[in-house]
Parts: sequence; C-alpha cells; structure tokens
Amino acid sequence: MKEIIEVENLSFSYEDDYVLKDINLTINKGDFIAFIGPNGSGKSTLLKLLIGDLKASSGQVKLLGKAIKNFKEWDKVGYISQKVRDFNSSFPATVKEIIGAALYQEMGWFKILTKKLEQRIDKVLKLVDMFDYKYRKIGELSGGQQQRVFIARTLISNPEIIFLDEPLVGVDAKSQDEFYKLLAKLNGELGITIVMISHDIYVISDQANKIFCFGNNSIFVHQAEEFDYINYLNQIKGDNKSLVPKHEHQGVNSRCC
Ligand SMILES: Nc1ncnc2c1ncn2[C@@H]1O[C@H](COP(=O)(O)OP(=O)(O)OP(=O)(O)O)[C@@H](O)[C@H]1O
Repeated sequence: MKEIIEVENLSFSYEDDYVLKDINLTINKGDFIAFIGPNGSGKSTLLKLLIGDLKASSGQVKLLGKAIKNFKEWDKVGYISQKVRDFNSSFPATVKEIIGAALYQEMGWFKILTKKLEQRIDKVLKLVDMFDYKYRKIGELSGGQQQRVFIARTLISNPEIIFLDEPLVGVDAKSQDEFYKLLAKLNGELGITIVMISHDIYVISDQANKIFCFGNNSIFVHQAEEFDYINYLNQIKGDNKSLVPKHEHQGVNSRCC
C-alpha cells in the first residue's frame, strides 16, 4: 500500500471556530513530512487527529488503509512527544526496563524477558546507538538520549510510521544533530514514514521530502526542494500569528503541489 495516511474533507473545531477546515492530503509510505507553521495554527491538532486522539468534526482520516475509528494496528504506529523530558534522576526505571515494558504482552504467563526478547531490546538499542546505556536510569540521561530511548521503544514493534511532536525542545544542538541523523537512518534505511512537528524550519526543511505549511485553518503542501525557507521565515517574522506566507499556488487547502 502506497498511502499510509489519507485525509478527506477534514474539519475540526474545539469550540465554535474551526482550527482546520476542509483539509485534503495524503502521506505516502517512506515520506518524511515536516509540519511547520505559527503557534496555534493547528499542527498538534492535526497530529492528534491522525493518531485518533481527537475525532474530526467532519470528514475522515484513514490510517494504513483503515478508517481511524476502526483502526487497531497501533503497534505499527509510533508517537514521540516533547513531554518525555519530564523524567528526573530519581525516576527508578532503567533503559532496559522502559523498553522491556513495551514487550509486556509478549512476555507470556510469567512475565519474564526471554533471551529472544532481550535480543530484540539489544537490537533496537544498537539501532539508536544507546546500547551502552542499557542499565542506566532513564532520568540520568540527557533529553536527547531519552528521546533516542523512546525511539528504540517504538522500534521494538517494527512501526510503519512514527509521529514526533517537537521532540527536540530543550535538547542541545549536538544531540539535535545526532537525532536528525537517526531519523534520516530510520526513514532512508528502514523505510519508516516520519511525520514531525518542528519550529526548526531551517533543519527540518532540509531533512523532510515534503513540507506541510499550516496557517489560516489550511495546509499548503510543498515538495521540500521547492520550499524557500528564507522567504518563509521573512514572511512570518513579527507578531502576526495568523499571517500565512504568500504561496505561489492558487487555491487553499493542500494538494497544491
Ligand atoms: N484542548 C483544547 N481546547 C480548546 N482549544 C484548543 C485546545 N487545544 C488547542 N486549542 C486551540 O486550537 C488552536 C490550534 O492549537 P494547536 O496546539 O494545534 O496549534 P499548534 O500549531 O500545534 O501550536 P504550537 O506551535 O504553539 O504548538 C489554538 O488556537 C489553540 O489555542
């Protein structure tokens, strides 16, 4: 199946006013999608609609070919939020335990990590370059390292798509760089579809193959190679939160390229 996500005529409002209006878009297998846009333009809202955390006011979302309300294969969907940074050093779980918890269903009657399951933990920790931290407490790791552990936890079930909601807030520049390299590896080598919200327009527009640009209750879809981020940043400068950069494409609501 080529389409991982199909959104048709989707509208959503929390109260009276629409946050997103009549959105149509498709995300294909292997895409690396960046959600960008001013504060309050609906990026997190769309992400929550795509993972079934919110229900559309009208229209529909299909995930892996299934209407979201009937979707059950949640092990194929990873989600990384910015909230994981809340651990502190007294949080008792180790990296191994955090990842092992994702295998709870597979542990059988006695809830024991078999050698096979342990090997799966080792494999994903090596993939994210965190094997040496297996027995460390999660709260003792940096924000960037914690995010890598959570990516590993997601990878344990071989996901087809990973959603990330500003995962690098508060993470230092070097760790951010390593994190982006990891995402490029997951996308390029493992073929995992990535959907990421980011305010780091410069870096994300270099990593993604498509840019979803939010504003005025709409989304404009750009191929990354034709996206002029300097022009974009110049246009959204200032305090006008509702300002949407001028788009060369005619017509509102996605599908414009
Ligand atoms: N639970 C809620 N109840 C009511 N309104 C909400 C709720 N969550 C978000 N909103 C409003 O919906 C709009 C879109 O919010 P959303 O969080 O999706 O924006 P965003 O683009 O992710 O913003 P940011 O970049 O600041 O995270 C905003 O006006 C916000 O105030």
